[in-house]
Amino acid sequence: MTDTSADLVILGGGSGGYACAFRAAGLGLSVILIEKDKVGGTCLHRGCIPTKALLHAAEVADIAREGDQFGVKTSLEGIDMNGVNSYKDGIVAGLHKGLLGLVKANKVTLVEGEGKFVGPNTVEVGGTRYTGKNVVLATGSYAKTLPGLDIGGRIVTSDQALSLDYVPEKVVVLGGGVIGVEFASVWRSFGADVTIVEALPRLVPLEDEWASKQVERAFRKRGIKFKTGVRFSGATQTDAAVTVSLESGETFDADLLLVAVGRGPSSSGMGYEEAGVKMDRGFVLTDERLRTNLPNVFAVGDLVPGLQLAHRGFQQGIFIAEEIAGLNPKVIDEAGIPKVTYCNPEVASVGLSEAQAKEKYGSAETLVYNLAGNGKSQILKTSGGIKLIKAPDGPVVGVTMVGERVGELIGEAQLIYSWEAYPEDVAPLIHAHPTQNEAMGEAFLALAGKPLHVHG
Ligand SMILES: Cc1cc2nc3c(=O)[nH]c(=O)nc-3n(C[C@H](O)[C@H](O)[C@H](O)COP(=O)(O)OP(=O)(O)OC[C@H]3O[C@@H](n4cnc5c(N)ncnc54)[C@H](O)[C@@H]3O)c2cc1C
Repeated sequence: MTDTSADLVILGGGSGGYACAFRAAGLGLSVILIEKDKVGGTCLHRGCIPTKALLHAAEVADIAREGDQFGVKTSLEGIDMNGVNSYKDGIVAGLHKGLLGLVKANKVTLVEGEGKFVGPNTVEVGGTRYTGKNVVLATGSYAKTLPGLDIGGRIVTSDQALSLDYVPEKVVVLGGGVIGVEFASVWRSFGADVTIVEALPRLVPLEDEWASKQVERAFRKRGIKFKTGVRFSGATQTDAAVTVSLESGETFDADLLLVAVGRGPSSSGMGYEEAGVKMDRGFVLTDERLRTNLPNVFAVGDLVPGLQLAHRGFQQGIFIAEEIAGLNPKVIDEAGIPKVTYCNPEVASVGLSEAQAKEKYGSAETLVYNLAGNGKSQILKTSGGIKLIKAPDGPVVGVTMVGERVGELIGEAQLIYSWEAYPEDVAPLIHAHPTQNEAMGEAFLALAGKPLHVHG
């Protein structure tokens, strides 16, 4: 018989929920993890992993199309979406199997079913009540739409877009944020005619303005069309097409409309409000130690206001487990959470943008290192740059990068940011030559007044 009480009951087995479960189990706590669908949640099944598999397939398509620039005779014969989907689904299935193995190995009790928080320390699933000395609310988020814009047929969110069995010929992407630009990038590489419609004045509007300009320039070169600072007014669909209208009166005909206007908290019908959990527009409010207003009830991940990223969920989940175990973990610095947008080119950042630094410190020192000065980037024929942002007479407070695979370089920037390092502390770090990572070292050399492969 399944245990119905434990040190910890977690409602939701996504990134935040399962990370908390594994760390808590590692600390010797008994854990019940309740999941209505599949352990791994959005990130594994409908988010990070399947999108990155699509992006990799897109990169392979680009390489096949562009082999000539390296003197290699290649051509792209076409995209077999069944093949792409089986590659993507195989990765997801393998990782899911691994996670279920970890649930077992960690002796976490997995309850499969839809749970409702009935408080104060109890979650009910199909008539059975599970009580925990502590409860973690980890029900994540869902893809939002706009009023009057019904999802179905040719109007999809990322959930449906991930399993399309065809490449749309013409697609409109509503929203130029992280999810919108990733799909736009994939479909363009697969040969689609893509238009992004964004209400704010620039693509990737949460990033440094410099990064938006770089992405916009690269997208123009790739033939990805976009309209920024425009307001969507409606969409109508027939069996054959969807027509998207803007408030300006402009219309676009397409095969598909992707609605990528952000994600809302999955909290409706979960019993949170009735149980007295303090909330704001569906998000569960917590203090910096991730405690809700109810004793021994915590919340994690996309359900909590802030960056909606899997690694934030992982870290918060680990934090809660350690907090419950009495280890007094260090509060998570939200600004220190690295962000990566995986379109082509990628955008990666940590800390403050230039505008945020100026707001905080009154002024900011900046340096942009162009990847044209980086040998490996030239070999790979990639372009982009690294922007460093420094507080006046202070440490580096932000790093933003644009370029192919810069997501792989953000780890070092994260360390530098969290160590509150000064350029002269970082400049002596030795980077292997020729690597793309070396560009980070060169950028810091330049900021410290000792430029090498760039003229100061
Ligand atoms: C297209 C897309 C791409 C993304 N790419 C990235 C990326 O590259 N990198 C990154 O860091 N982040 C990415 N994200 C964001 C990332 O997926 C989320 O930040 C992360 O999944 C949040 O984790 P979570 O645990 O809070 O919620 P979720 O992963 O949403 O997990 C919540 C879980 O709770 C379960 N649940 C909900 N209600 C109940 C209930 N009543 N009873 C039982 N179970 C319930 C759900 O089934 C789900 O499994 C992406 C998201 C999308 C949509």
